Amino acid sequence: MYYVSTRNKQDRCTAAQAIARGLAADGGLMTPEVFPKLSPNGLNTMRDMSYQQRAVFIMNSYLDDFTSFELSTYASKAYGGNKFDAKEVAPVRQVDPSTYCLELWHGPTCAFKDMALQMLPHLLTASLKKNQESKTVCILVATSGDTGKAALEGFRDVDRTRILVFYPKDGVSAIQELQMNTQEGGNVGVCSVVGNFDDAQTGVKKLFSDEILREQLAEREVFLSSANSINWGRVLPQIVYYVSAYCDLLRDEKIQKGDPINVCVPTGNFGNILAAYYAKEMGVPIHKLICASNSNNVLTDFIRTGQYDRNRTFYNTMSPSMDILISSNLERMLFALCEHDDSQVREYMSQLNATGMYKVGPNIQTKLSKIFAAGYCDDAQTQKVIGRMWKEHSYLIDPHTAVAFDVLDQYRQESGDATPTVVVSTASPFKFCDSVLGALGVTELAEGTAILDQLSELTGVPVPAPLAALKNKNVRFQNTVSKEHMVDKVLEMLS
Ligand SMILES: N[C@@H](CCOP(=O)(O)O)C(=O)O
Repeated sequence: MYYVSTRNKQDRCTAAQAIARGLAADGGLMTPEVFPKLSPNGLNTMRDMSYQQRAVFIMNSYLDDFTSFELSTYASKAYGGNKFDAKEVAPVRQVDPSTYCLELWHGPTCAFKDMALQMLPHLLTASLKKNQESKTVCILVATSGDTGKAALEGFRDVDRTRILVFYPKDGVSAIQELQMNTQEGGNVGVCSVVGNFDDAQTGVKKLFSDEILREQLAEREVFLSSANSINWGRVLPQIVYYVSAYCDLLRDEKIQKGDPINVCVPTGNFGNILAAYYAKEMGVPIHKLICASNSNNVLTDFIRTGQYDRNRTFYNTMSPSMDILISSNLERMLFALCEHDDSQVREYMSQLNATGMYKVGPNIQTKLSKIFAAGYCDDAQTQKVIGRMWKEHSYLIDPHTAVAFDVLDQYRQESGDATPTVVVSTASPFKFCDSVLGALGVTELAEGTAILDQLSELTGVPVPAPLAALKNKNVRFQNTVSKEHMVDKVLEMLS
């Protein structure tokens, strides 16, 4: 199977090449030329498999330059042992008769990004070998909180890799910041950027297209790649958990073969919900993809009107992973919606770059509204939902998950659609203790990591071990850079 750039289909390469590159030279996103379909019995075949086996089954169909043996080895390393604190890896919890919560935060950094970033280092290092690449790869990451820590942990001390994470200075939670700045490992670097997530992500993308930097790095036997969801190796492992959730519901007889489900996904960079779309394309009977946003509701408007317009106020919210106005992976969705018309995608992206907006035609708009529903939820409502879920279901959820529950409620009221729905729970509530405690009515918050115990004592829910361990970690990084000087930070880190 070959992968092509969303902006130029002539730029065509193998999976191993796409994963090592991260991003196409023209700024496009490497995407499968064709999407594999599950066989009619595929979901039934996976019904009784472990998460690891399902991962191999799905990834095999996209990575024909990797053997099943290789993929099994990576899946055992990524999801086996004690890496995840739930034996199911990505458990599905029933909340009410027609609502399920797919918990994706049982990994080493307590966010859904672990599902892909425990796998990507294996895929990437194997890709370097397959490509006979002799250089070291320097992975640049822009994060609004969760990707950064998960990428640091995944790539920590991985041979022939360096990793440098940029996060918005005042745009992540205190616990997220501490997680990143205490990261151990000899190949890691962390730096805050003055600005918001879009500034950090745009800055990183500029570094990828900086020819002078590329030459300077080549002299040092280094090249750049990405661990954000612009890298295909990030999106693919995310497809797995949607397939897996459907198989779990089948296995537990919550649904019958062929029954449709909806999925409701808290959405920022669009990688997570895009993975759900690809699962649907493969043949998982997903009826509606419900895209949930916070007050940064650029995607809500796009899905409802067909006009993407990032010229609006950027809000720092209590669900920072969704504080994004330029959603990178929407580009892959546009590529799919316009039937791989690369010139059309190029045109949209150049309009976005020049004016901050574009509008899709009626044909694409119709397809968009058939596949997706969308809504948003502000901070005040997010807090109410956290409080209500705790009161009514004794279920402690984080602000991102709360946004999704609220948008699902709105969708159900507006549409009357009673299809069983999987809400994607993207992070542990302990990553956002202050907001969660506030939602539970607490006004006096403990300082530093004591806030973890405060939430635990109030609710009786244990602090996840990786977060409890923060108490004994030293802060290693306290760097800040302006967006204009990110390049200097990269060179400094590699010196
Ligand atoms: N929500 C993200 C932003 C980056 O998204 P990614 O999926 O492209 O890595 C974060 O937590 O950093």
